[in-house]
Amino acid sequence: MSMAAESWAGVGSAIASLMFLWAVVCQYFPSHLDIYLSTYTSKLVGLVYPYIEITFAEYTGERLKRSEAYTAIEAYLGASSSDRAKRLKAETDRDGAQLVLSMDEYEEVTDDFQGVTVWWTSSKTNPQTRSISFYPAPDDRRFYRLTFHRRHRKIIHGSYLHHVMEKGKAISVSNRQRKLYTNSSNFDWYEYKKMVWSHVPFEHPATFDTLAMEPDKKEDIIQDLLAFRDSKEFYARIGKPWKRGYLLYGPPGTGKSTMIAAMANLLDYDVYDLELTAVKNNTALRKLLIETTSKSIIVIEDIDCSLDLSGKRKSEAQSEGGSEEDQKKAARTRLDNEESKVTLSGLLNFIDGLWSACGGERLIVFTTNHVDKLDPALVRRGRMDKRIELSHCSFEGFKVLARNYLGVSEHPLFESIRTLMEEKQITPADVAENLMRKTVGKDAKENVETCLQSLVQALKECRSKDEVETTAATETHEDKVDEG
Ligand SMILES: Nc1ncnc2c1ncn2[C@@H]1O[C@H](COP(=O)(O)OP(=O)(O)OP(=O)(O)O)[C@@H](O)[C@H]1O
Ligand SMILES: [Mg+2]
Repeated sequence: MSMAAESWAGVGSAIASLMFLWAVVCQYFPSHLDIYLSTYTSKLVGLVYPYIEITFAEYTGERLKRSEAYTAIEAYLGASSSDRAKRLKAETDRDGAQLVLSMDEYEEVTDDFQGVTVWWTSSKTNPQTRSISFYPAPDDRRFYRLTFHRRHRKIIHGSYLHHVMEKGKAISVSNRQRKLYTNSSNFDWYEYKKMVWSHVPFEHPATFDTLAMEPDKKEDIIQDLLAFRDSKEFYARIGKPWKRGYLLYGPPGTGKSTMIAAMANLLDYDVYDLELTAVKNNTALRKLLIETTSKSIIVIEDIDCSLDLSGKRKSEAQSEGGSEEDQKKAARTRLDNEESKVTLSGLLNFIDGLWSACGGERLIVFTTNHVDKLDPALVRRGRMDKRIELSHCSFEGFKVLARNYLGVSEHPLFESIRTLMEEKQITPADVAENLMRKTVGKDAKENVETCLQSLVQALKECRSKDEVETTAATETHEDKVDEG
């Protein structure tokens, strides 16, 4: 605090001591006098002490839930005071993954906002009376205290506190360890409740830079994702929940899962990997949805294998004919399916039903190897806003992989690789496998040569595009004959 403020603080503490004395004296006064005395004492303090103090306790309520305001202030002061405070304390976050800096107890820092100076102190009290509780109670009750001159009351209430909250929350989000969730239930001893999702730190290193893809297509996807992230007001204006559906399709090994990781790293989102076959029924699916947080990607991989979503469900198809016994059996199966399985309508509700709007800022990503097998209702525009085909490796894609894996952007073998890639079909996963360093002890140049030679050989052994097309046409014809 400044000199003036310090002397005021001195006056304040002198008055506080007087008040304490007063309280002791008051014990011997009749109770109706007591009320008069404390009212006049507060008024007196207000006249001589021009500072206002606001306290933010760490825990509020009976349930000992950590206060959001305290957490935001902690993050705000941790970031803004790290170069001003003389004593900081470092703690690991809940996952033990990284260190979080905050102001140490009984430390004080100043903050300037629009020409106004305020003082923040951190402190703690030790509760004398202990109640017996099932939940572990923290020994010390920590709190932050904000002190400012009363002539700045308007600016502090009107904008400073909002500024601290917003900035603190943003810092917490960027500092947080992102998580990869999976739907296997778990008991959280910290929050003391059953969790429908379990999680591990999300550490996939894929980025759009490391993704082999046509540059234009890649740029289009990046722009689409960034536009989504910054469109909170737009979605509110048009009256749509702030979410977007992506369908990634293509053969195995073309980078669908890798792209999801790149999306999460680009947007700084958590990932919820939803294993649909492990979900008991539609109600459980809805519960899972409600428990997801915003700034996240909900992923359902291999959607064609997760559910029988190819047109009519089996029980519906069966019920259309056959003997009475067959019909009864079909009805029983249908009932069973509806009670114990996730249905197509349950999944559609999950994507864009009323519940899907809770939380906001979420991407829903489906992946499949067989886009043609999916029910049209599931992938129609509006549900799946963007369809992205990931296909075999192009020469441009190969160049990205060569740069990342081998650190080269040109080589005499590139020309023959280009020619081979124009006629042969190879997945990025196969290209990547050939470019992995296989030789220990050899120098980098030799390694590049070995890897590229091995890729040329692999390409020569691959099927040509014409051959693949002819086989696909024959298979489609045979399928039609079988159905007929
Ligand atoms: N487009 C790509 N860019 C960079 N690496 C890729 C790409 N596609 C595949 N890979 C590499 O191949 C491996 C397999 O890719 P990935 O798991 O993303 O394929 P997928 O399309 O999800 O396959 P599946 O359909 O079998 O799930 C990855 O570990 C990655 O290293
Ligand atoms: Mg995959």
